[in-house]
Formats: sequence, C-alpha cells, structure tokens
Amino acid sequence: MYSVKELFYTLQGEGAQAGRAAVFCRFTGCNLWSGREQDRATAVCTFCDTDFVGTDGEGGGKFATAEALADTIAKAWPDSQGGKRYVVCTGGEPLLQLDTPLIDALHARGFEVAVETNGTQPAPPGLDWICVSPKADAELVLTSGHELKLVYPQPLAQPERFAGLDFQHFFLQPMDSVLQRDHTKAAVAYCMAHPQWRLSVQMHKVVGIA
Ligand SMILES: C[S@@+](CC[C@H](N)C(=O)[O-])C[C@H]1O[C@@H](n2cnc3c(N)ncnc32)[C@H](O)[C@@H]1O
Ligand SMILES: Nc1nc2[nH]cc(C(=O)O)c2c(=O)[nH]1
Ligand code: SF4
Ligand SMILES: [Mg+2]
Repeated sequence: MYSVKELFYTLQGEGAQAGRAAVFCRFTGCNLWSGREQDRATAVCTFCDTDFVGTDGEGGGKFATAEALADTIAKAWPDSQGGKRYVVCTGGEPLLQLDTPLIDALHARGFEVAVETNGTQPAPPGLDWICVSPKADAELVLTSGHELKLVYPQPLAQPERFAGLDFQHFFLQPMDSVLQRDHTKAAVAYCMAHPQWRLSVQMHKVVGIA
C-alpha cells in the first residue's frame, strides 16, 4: 500500500534538472517532522515548506499496488511527443515508501525515476536520479548520488561537511522563510567563494507553478 499526498504534472523547479517536465508524486509522511505546526519547533527538520499530511491533495490517495500507482503516474503524463518521461518521487520522505516493485513498474511504463530524499534511508537500486538534501540534526546514511542539494544556511550543517561526498552536482538552495532574501544573498556569496557549489533557486515559486 502506497500513501500519496498529491500527484501532479509540472516542471522540476530545483537543482540540475530544473525546468524539466515531470510528474511529481508526493508521498505522505516524514521521519523528521510529523507535519503538524505545533510540532515544528521540536522537530529534527524545522524549516519544511511542504504539506505532506494525509492523502487529500490533487491526485492524492491510497494505492494498493505498485501497478495501480504507476498507472496513475503514467496517466498524468501528456500524450504529446518527444522527451523522456520523468517522475520525481518526493514527500514527505519518499524512501519510506518507494520500493523496487514501484521503480520496476515505472521503468516498464517508460519513466526515468528521480527521488528527492533527506538521505536518512538507504536507496533501493535502480533509481535514475538521486537528490540528497541533508538536514543538520539527522544522520546522513545516503552519501552518494547525482546531486547534493543543501538548504542554506543551516549553521550546524556547513557545506564543507558534504563537499567531499560522492555526488556529480553540489547545490545550495536558499532556505525559504521570512528571511529568504538574506538567505539568498548568503548563498550567492558562498557559491562565488566556493565554485564547486551552484545556486539552486526554487524556480517554481518564482514563476508561480506547483
Ligand atoms: C519537501 S522536501 C521532500 C523530500 C525530502 N524529505 C527532503 O527533505 O529532501 C523537498 C526539497 O525541499 C527542500 N526544502 C524544504 N523546505 C525548504 C525551505 N524552507 N526552503 C528551501 N528548500 C526547502 C528540501 O531540503 C528538499 O530538497
Ligand atoms: N515544481 C516543483 N519542483 C520541486 N522540486 C522539488 C520539490 C519538492 O517539493 O520536493 C518541488 C516542488 O514542490 N515543485
Ligand atoms: S525532511 Fe523533507 S519532508 Fe521531512 S520535514 Fe524536512 S524538508 Fe520536509
Ligand atoms: Mg516543494
């Protein structure tokens, strides 16, 4: 059984694949925050910008089998020609639910499968794109992948801690909050001083899409 908060077609807004059309499958639940505002201050991850509680979002629901969820994801892809089908599994924490049967079912329907993860869980084999976003107070177990995307600033998770890990791309993503403009300035300055790192602007928020 898979529990999905929302499922929709949009453009990837973050990281190296920004601008690419994708079906987003947002799984319910996270191991670093309950999702309730009254628990935020005491959570391991306190800056989350996402509602991942329940199954009541656009396209959300409970799916009894990998085939049923993969069919629904395939239906969200347009009929138009060209380009590789792309699905981004996110959440909440997708690696609490994403498993080999679902990856296989998505591959069988012609999808490249990407994941956005906090890196606290091992990844099942076969993923085509792994984005790890470490959180200061959570142990990082997933130390390789395609991109490491650090929300910045996190005083107890400096970029230096992650710069030597086995990733193809290193991004700083300014923390969205009332201080977003200051965070962006700080991230720009860090990337200019440390060219290994690139800036990830959350493009979907700029252009006003989901
Ligand atoms: C909502 S999370 C879901 C996936 C997974 N739980 C994770 O944390 O990577 C998706 C992405 O948004 C980032 N994110 C969450 N809150 C943010 C914020 N306030 N500002 C910028 N990025 C944020 C996360 O670090 C992650 O890269
Ligand atoms: N457009 C868009 N791109 C995204 N990239 C990562 C997202 C996420 O919430 O995981 C996200 C999202 O919520 N929307
Ligand atoms: S780990 Fe990801 S989904 Fe969980 S609270 Fe943090 S940003 Fe949100
Ligand atoms: Mg998001």
